[in-house]
Amino acid sequence: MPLLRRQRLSTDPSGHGHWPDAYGRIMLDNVDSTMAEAARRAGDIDRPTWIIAQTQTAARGRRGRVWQAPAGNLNATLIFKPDATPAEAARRSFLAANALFAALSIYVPAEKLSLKWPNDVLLSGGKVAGILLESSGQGGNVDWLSIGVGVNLRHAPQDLADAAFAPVSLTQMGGWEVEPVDFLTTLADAYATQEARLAQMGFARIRQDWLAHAARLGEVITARTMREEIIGTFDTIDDDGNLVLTTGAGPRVISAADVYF
Ligand SMILES: O=C(O)CCCC[C@@H]1SC[C@@H]2NC(=O)N[C@@H]21
Repeated sequence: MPLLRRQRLSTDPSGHGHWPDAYGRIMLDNVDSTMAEAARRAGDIDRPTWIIAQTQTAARGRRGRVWQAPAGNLNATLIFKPDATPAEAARRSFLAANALFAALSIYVPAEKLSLKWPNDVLLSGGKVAGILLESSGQGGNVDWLSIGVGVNLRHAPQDLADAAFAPVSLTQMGGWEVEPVDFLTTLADAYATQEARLAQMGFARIRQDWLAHAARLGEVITARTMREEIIGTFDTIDDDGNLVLTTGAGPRVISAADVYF
């Protein structure tokens, strides 16, 4: 039985075969990457749209890594046109992480979940979900923003290059069975709530919610950038979402790194 209910709608101005359904979702059986599909459709998108695929053949992860995307896991990208500068668009990864935490908490005990900077979700210390942002635009504001979300609902692929945090799945960790399309409904609601919070209360509230679930806050962690390894106490994230560590040589503000503990 197919995992997703496919929509076949008659009006498809993009010519791509699947047009958003009543909930702003495009459902695909198989695609190279929902990020690539979002970029191809960016010109046709006139409202926030989730693209979900049962499988992806060339799914991408952060920092050029490959992401394994088997059927049974959530493979989805939200594309929309925020009225946002590149820095404001980049902060959306924290909204996505908060939304994932809220959505996963519906299905698994919240105390087993935590958020790893910049944008991974851990379940009992293993990686259960990852987030990837891509955008396009020149000048002041981005033209469009894509937020890709991969959640190991059923399978925990073991051949990731970034295996420092062993991938785990909901099924493997607790026998929790969640259909991707059902999870997407929960996640889409949770993400919309985060956007409403951002509009009403600003990024300070998003940051506060993220910090409330942050893994290893106040503890010594290691941040590995392209150039160096920095060891320090995880103090906070700043107003742009940068990692703030206190090291033996003083405070360090880090914009991009992989974190280990
Ligand atoms: O490296 C990470 O942790 C981010 C992984 C993001 C994977 C998702 S799956 C849906 C979307 N399509 C992609 O090609 N990548 C993202």
